Amino acid sequence: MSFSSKIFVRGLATSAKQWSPIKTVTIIGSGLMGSGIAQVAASTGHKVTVVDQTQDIVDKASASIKKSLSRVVKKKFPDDPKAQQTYIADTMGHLTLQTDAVSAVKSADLVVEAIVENLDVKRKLFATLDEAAPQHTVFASNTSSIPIKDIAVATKRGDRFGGLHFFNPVPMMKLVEVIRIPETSEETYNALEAFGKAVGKKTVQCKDEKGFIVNRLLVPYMVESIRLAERGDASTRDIDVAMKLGAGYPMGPFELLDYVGLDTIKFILDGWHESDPTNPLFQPCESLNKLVKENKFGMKTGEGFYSYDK
Ligand SMILES: CC(=O)CC(=O)SCCNC(=O)CCNC(=O)[C@H](O)C(C)(C)COP(=O)(O)OP(=O)(O)OC[C@H]1O[C@@H](n2cnc3c(N)ncnc32)[C@H](O)[C@@H]1OP(=O)(O)O
Ligand SMILES: NC(=O)C1=CN([C@@H]2O[C@H](COP(=O)(O)OP(=O)(O)OC[C@H]3O[C@@H](n4cnc5c(N)ncnc54)[C@H](O)[C@@H]3O)[C@@H](O)[C@H]2O)C=CC1
Repeated sequence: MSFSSKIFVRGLATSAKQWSPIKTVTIIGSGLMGSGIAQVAASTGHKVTVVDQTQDIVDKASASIKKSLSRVVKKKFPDDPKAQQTYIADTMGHLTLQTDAVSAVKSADLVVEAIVENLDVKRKLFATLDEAAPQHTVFASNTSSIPIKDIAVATKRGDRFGGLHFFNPVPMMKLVEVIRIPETSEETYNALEAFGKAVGKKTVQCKDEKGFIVNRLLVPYMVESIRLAERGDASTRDIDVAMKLGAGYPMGPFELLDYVGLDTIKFILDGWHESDPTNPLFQPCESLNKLVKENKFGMKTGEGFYSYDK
């Protein structure tokens, strides 16, 4: 990988300059995570193209980014409506939303994939993008649970491949896990880390192991909470109250399950169970399976462990 010039990306959101070789970013998938990553990348001065499957989906993503920005600016410029409008317009001005992934990667320095948590679908996408993207383009997956090396094999650019794992809601959560596989070059790793910092996040490094750091601890905790409720030891409401007031967590486990998406949690648990079937932490979870079967994915569908106004 080589970049013609080193540039500084000035964070609209931060006053400090953070050096990064990445200036043009394509995000594939404009759901919860893709739209959040696009927002923070655009608001820190990157040129961002966001891709999803239909115009209707990208229109919804655009509306959700604007809504999130309007919340950000209220905090950032509390008494300055003009600065609020300028910030939103500047950020939206850095964003293009479209449905064609192939044309979207033609001039990308970095492609971040944030589509459904399914290995076959991710591999198919990356194989197509590998043919279309320039030589220097770095690929990264935002997967929650799939080994990066298993996705990277679909491409011929293992040296320019890594993991960039953001957290939900991206504009608020200050962490990015940066994952390298044995093939990842030093230059690629440094570029991914620099990008994480340039979008205003603290980066941590982790091996390409199940769930990296956060999900390896958080997902078993959430699933154990479901099992605790299934045994009738306590109600979902009381478990949530207990973990917020007794452990200082900002959300209880059931609130967080609904917030992350029960479909995503099931994809994670099923994948881990398949690759490590005897691990008691990864055993299938009846209530989770039932809700997903009923298309109750949590906040995004209006119902999960709790009900929400859509
Ligand atoms: C599955 C994976 O692979 C990995 C994961 O992501 S795991 C999930 C990790 N995430 C978490 O654990 C989230 C835990 N929850 C929290 O940290 C907090 O509850 C939270 C930051 C989400 C919300 O904060 P809160 O104080 O509890 O609630 P809330 O009143 O809704 O928000 C406070 C402010 O935060 C900001 N905010 C919250 N969500 C926002 C968003 N999506 N965009 C922009 N601003 C937002 C707003 O300024 C908001 O104020 P307004 O409501 O006046 O706009
Ligand atoms: N939900 C969460 O809290 C977190 C999720 N992740 C990971 O991020 C990824 C995305 O998750 P979410 O944003 O929650 O999912 P989501 O369901 O909100 O969004 C996924 C989007 O990808 C689109 N998509 C699917 N296949 C596509 C394709 N071939 N081309 C273009 N777009 C496609 C869908 O239309 C959808 O809009 C997953 O790998 C997930 O594990 C990572 C961190 C946190």
